Amino acid sequence: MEINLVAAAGTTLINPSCCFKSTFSSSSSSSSSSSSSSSVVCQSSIMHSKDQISHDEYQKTADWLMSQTKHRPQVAIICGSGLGMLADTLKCQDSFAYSDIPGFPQSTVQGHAGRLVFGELKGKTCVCMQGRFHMYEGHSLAKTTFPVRVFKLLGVETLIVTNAAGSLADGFHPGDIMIIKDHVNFPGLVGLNPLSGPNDDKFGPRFPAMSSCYDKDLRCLALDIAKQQGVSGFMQEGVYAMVGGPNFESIAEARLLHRLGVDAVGMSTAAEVVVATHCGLRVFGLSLITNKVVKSYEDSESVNHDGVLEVGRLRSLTVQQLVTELISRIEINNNDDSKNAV
Ligand SMILES: O=P(O)(O)O[C@@H]1C[C@H](O)[C@@H](CO)O1
Ligand SMILES: Nc1nc2[nH]cnc2c(=O)[nH]1
Repeated sequence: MEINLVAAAGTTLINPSCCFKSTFSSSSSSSSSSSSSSSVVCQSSIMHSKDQISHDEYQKTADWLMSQTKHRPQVAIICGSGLGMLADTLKCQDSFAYSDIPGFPQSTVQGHAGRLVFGELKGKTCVCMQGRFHMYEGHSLAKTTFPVRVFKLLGVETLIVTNAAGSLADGFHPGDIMIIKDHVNFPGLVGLNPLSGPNDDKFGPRFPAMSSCYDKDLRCLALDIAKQQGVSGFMQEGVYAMVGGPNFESIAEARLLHRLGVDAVGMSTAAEVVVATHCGLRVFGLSLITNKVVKSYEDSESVNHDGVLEVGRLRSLTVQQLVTELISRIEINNNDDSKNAV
């Protein structure tokens, strides 16, 4: 039977090559042979021009924050599900609800308070996100990673990312803390990447390397600190995979991830780290293992968000002590990007 590829008048024609036509602004339009007919709707477009955020928009948010606080942070922390208490330890705080910050997205997930907190921690000036943004909330990846570029413009040099994750590695247990040594950015592998679209050369190169995006010295330092704090018994190091969510994994998906060498899986972080690495931030990441990902059809357990938050509460002090000591020992270069706008 012959399949008629030409849709009847008024119906949708799916044309993968039109992605880039609709993605990029007119200044970067290609000489694609795709139809420019207004009746053609590009359903396969994976990034829309409305998702693009201009340098000015990041700068406006950074300028607004700098007009509201005297703090000029060197370190930024993104708190994962149930780990927002890290922000409470900052001294001399200035804090802002996301809803009050021009250009900032809103947090919609339980366990993500939606506040940006500036303050001092062990002699370092920090900014802490109590709540992050996820793809599954409906944000574009450019929006989920929006704060990272704002941090760069504020002069931040080091980004600490934390998350709640399910474990696939056989030796991992709920309550373990995994230092992230690498990631698999599943959305990125299929073209859902916050760096898609015209490159902003002011932030970084078109083709950034990701082979050393989790700083090795910081990883070693964190392992040393864990030893000194007597918590190395539940420290792990491994590979984190970002999936889109919001559902947790099916058993077949869990088995696939395990076979691929993924140690822990979550719904965030990798996109933020891609953007941070692109603009030259040093990154340290950790996953709090909140549950085992079910890999057996015989297993009757199932994961839920309340359980994830509960493990976050139980381990919050340990995570906080580890991160605090790490921050106190981070060396700062004092590249003041907030004065030398990129
Ligand atoms: O923000 P993170 O990555 O810590 O949140 C994880 C993934 C989901 O948002 C949520 C599932 O419980 O926790
Ligand atoms: N995808 C995913 N995210 C999580 N966040 C916390 N636990 C999990 C999990 O098991 N899977």
